[in-house]
Amino acid sequence: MGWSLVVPLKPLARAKSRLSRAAGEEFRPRLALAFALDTVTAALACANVQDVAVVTDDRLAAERLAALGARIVPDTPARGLNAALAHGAGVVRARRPGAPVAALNADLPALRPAELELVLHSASLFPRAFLADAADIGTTLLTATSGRELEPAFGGASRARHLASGAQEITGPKAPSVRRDVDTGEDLLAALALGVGPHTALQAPRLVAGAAAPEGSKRLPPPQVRASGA
Ligand SMILES: Nc1nc2c(ncn2[C@@H]2O[C@H](COP(=O)(O)OP(=O)(O)OP(=O)(O)O)[C@@H](O)[C@H]2O)c(=O)[nH]1
Ligand SMILES: C=C(OP(=O)(O)O)C(=O)O
Repeated sequence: MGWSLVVPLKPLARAKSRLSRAAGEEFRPRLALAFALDTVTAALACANVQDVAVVTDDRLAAERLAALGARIVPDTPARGLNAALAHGAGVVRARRPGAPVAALNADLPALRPAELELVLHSASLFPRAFLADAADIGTTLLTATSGRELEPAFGGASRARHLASGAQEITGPKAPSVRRDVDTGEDLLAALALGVGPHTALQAPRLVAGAAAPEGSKRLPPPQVRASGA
């Protein structure tokens, strides 16, 4: 099955606000862009992904993500994440009616194509399905096969909302990199331990691990860069 992925991305100046403490205001936007570049690079390398549409109004991110091969869809101003996802899925299906679509967060810097492939394969067995985030509270991926609307209910405790909406939770494949979203400094340390993509690896050593080490002196460990395509 050739999935069309819809990746939402806030304007970088506002993105990943919960990383302010760990990253500082100078690096937070750079880090948000690095996460998105690594997420989309891995998604485009996934064998059962046909294309990736990024819903964003950020000019720099749009330019860099388009250069990777993503399609850029302008956001629906001020209507929020779920409106952006529904709009992106609509644009995808206007071009490819009946396409299986998946919403994938842009904050998965450790994403591995082979793990995403397994999750999407499992999801293809259900009309709608989702993967919970590493904390088992939110959602990193929501899918809808041909003929079904995505009906996104992301934000905060979205795992329970997606379950209540009738979507099937994907629990079979071991896919820690697809579940490892990064909202805080501690999440970033966990992603670095899994091994991040090259864009995040370049940025991470510049950061002081403020959130993970409140006393403020400890630097983040050297990042492990995952081998491309692994
Ligand atoms: N296009 C678009 N994407 C959004 C919007 N709000 C959130 N996102 C994206 O949705 C995904 C999940 O959101 P969060 O994990 O909360 O990321 P965030 O909003 O940058 O982080 P915080 O500022 O810390 O809440 C990320 O890829 C965000 O960039 C929106 O209004 N429009
Ligand atoms: C967007 C979500 O949550 P968070 O903002 O905590 O990443 C979600 O998991 O639905």
